[in-house]
Amino acid sequence: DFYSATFRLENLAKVEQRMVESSRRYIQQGGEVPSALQSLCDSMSHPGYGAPGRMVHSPVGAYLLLRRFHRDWADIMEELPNHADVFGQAELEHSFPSAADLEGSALALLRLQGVYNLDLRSLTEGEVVMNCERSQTSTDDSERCQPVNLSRLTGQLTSLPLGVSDVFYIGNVAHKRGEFYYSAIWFNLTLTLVTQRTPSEGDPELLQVLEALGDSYSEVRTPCSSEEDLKQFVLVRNVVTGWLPDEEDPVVAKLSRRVAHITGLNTTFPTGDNFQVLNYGLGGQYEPHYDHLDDEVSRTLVQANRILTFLFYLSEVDAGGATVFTVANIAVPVVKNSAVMFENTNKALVRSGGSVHAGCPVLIGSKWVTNKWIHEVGNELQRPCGLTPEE
Ligand SMILES: O=C(O)CCC(=O)C(=O)O
Ligand SMILES: [Fe+2]
Repeated sequence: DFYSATFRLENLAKVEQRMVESSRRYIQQGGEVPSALQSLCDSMSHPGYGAPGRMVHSPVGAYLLLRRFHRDWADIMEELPNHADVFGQAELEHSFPSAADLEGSALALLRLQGVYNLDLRSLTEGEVVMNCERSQTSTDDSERCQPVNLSRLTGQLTSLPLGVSDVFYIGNVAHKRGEFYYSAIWFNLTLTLVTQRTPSEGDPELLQVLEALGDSYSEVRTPCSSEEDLKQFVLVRNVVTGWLPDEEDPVVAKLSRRVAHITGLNTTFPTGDNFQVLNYGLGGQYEPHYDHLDDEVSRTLVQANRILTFLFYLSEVDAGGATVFTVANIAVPVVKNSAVMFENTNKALVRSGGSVHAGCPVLIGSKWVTNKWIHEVGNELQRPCGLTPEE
């Protein structure tokens, strides 16, 4: 693995630097590259990037390097068929960080946050700031201790900021490890970042919640937006549904990989169903239901039952249309470019009573959503049983 020794991270950073340089040369010579590669090259000239070997000495910088390799570079390789010509075979022979590397670096961040009482907001800005110990705080101003900003000690140690999807991912890693105190604060920060952010012109489409989805959304919707496409679909409960396999378009495949990245689960078909796209009709709604299938249905599927649902909101509505969890008593408003994720079972694969949900009728507007259902078979190692049947 990469995260267990700093020298490995330094080497990886150098590999990345060479890949960026090759990309820049290729672009200068008029070569066409995916927009993700172009923006990666641009972000590498960001002053916060610093010297590559040095940057990984910052825990956020190290996490981001692994995230870029595990997610962004992996996507670029998929989208750039002649990548061996661009980067040279030698670079591609290096092994790339795995999901476990990324998770390890997220756990390392969480551990450092706990041990050194690191300020979360600063951490997301790529800065390492130690907050005061509670016992050290004093009501007397002269004695009150000051937070210590370690990134300011050495100018080069600044790192790029974390994106909203990173903050969410790290919350998810904490949750998977049962570190609920930390998962709650990272999830809360995700919500704050999402609601604070006012989209501005030129933003990638999906920046609002899962910025990592880039500008994929409008393209995903295209395959089922024409009259002709819609004819293939079946009308179910005031909603028209269609299926988008990963092979339909590289953008769809990329979205599936993104869901895998965020959930830590395998999303390849048939472990992950194809994306189901829904557009509600007049007064369109979805009655309360479990996504978890009844036993007799799930027994007919090789991939068995659905353990997790990832639901993206692809449009805004003017009024109505919230997804409501009728037992858990939670209403999720339709916010374009946001997503909601929920588990349909516990680890022992027992249906979660709280997962029952419904799509409220759309009052005014057009509601488009797409969901990815992730199944049991193919995720045995990603989501193993807990120590007790209740987990
Ligand atoms: O549209 C919604 O809000 C919910 C959709 C849903 O629950 C489903 O497709 O299973
Ligand atoms: Fe559902």
